[in-house]
Amino acid sequence: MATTGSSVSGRDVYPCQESHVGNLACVCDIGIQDDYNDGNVMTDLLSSYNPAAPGLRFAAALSSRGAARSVLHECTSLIPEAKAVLDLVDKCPKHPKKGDFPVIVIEGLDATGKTTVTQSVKESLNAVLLRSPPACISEWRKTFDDKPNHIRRAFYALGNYLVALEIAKASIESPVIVDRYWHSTAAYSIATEISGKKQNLPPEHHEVYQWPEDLLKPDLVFLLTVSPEERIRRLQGRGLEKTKEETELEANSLFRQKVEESYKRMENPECQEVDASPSREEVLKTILQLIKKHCSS
Ligand SMILES: Nc1ncnc2c1ncn2[C@@H]1O[C@H](COP(=O)(O)OP(=O)(O)OP(=O)(O)O)[C@@H](O)[C@H]1O
Ligand SMILES: Nc1ccn([C@H]2C[C@H](O)[C@@H](COP(=O)(O)O)O2)c(=O)n1
Repeated sequence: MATTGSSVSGRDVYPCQESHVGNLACVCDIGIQDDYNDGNVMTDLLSSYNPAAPGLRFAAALSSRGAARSVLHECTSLIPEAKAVLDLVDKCPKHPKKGDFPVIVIEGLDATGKTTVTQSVKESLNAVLLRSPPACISEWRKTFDDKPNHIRRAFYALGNYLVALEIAKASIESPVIVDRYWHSTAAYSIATEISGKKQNLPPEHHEVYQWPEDLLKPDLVFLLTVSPEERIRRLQGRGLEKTKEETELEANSLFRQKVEESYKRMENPECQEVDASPSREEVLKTILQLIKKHCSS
């Protein structure tokens, strides 16, 4: 359960035009050399502009390791942590393969019960529990959470490629359960970039809802959903002191609607929605049944 940065601290509240903030704005203004893919990310960004989804430039452009890498590469002189992340990413093989055991991802807004479910599934299936972003980069999370959106999302995108390697290794030996993965990066990124209401989201089947071709795919992805009222009850029940930002997050229902709707539009693999409002035991039972059904077919 995260208590700093990101959604709990409420930074996701500000659906931002923050890519024009401070010195770092230059990263998107000057064009980003994609030395990893021998391409130019700025060209990709512009060509990813879609009249059906005006305002959406960065989410689409972060959908490969090379593109996300080049965003951080451009920041290394201003953000030393970017170099540290890149060093780890560059040590990873590019296409790690999944083992024979099932890989299950749990997604959802904060306080929908992901930590609770992943812990229980781990115990029930004797699975390995992993998280994105992984522990090896979590000390830099706060730094990136304070940066313009495209830099922040590039950090999370690369975190997914680091987790992919952990998944590949673990799934040779046992089932793997993952607390957030690519769908979170994409859904929060889209919801942050698209201003206004849910209807402004890119249309269904848009490229931003597609899984990146170069990222290890899970077998199953569950999207936990609860009503906004129940989610607030759970946030409060966690007993954390409610910050001003958290209060704003609670108030920002448009943002949450856009995140959840983006999750629902994800494809290949899609998110299977699970109503997480029943008791912990009931939710676990439902998820175990779905895993059994999928994995025995
Ligand atoms: N089925 C449930 N019924 C009632 N309370 C629940 C249920 N599942 C989880 N909770 C409680 O709701 C709160 C939030 O749950 P949890 O921390 O698992 O959510 P989360 O999705 O991991 O949140 P975050 O993304 O912010 O880390 C916790 O206090 C937890 O005990
Ligand atoms: N793979 C991931 C994991 C997390 N994020 C972002 C999305 C939210 O901004 C925030 C939520 O994390 P939590 O508070 O639940 O730890 O982190 C992401 O983009 N990609």
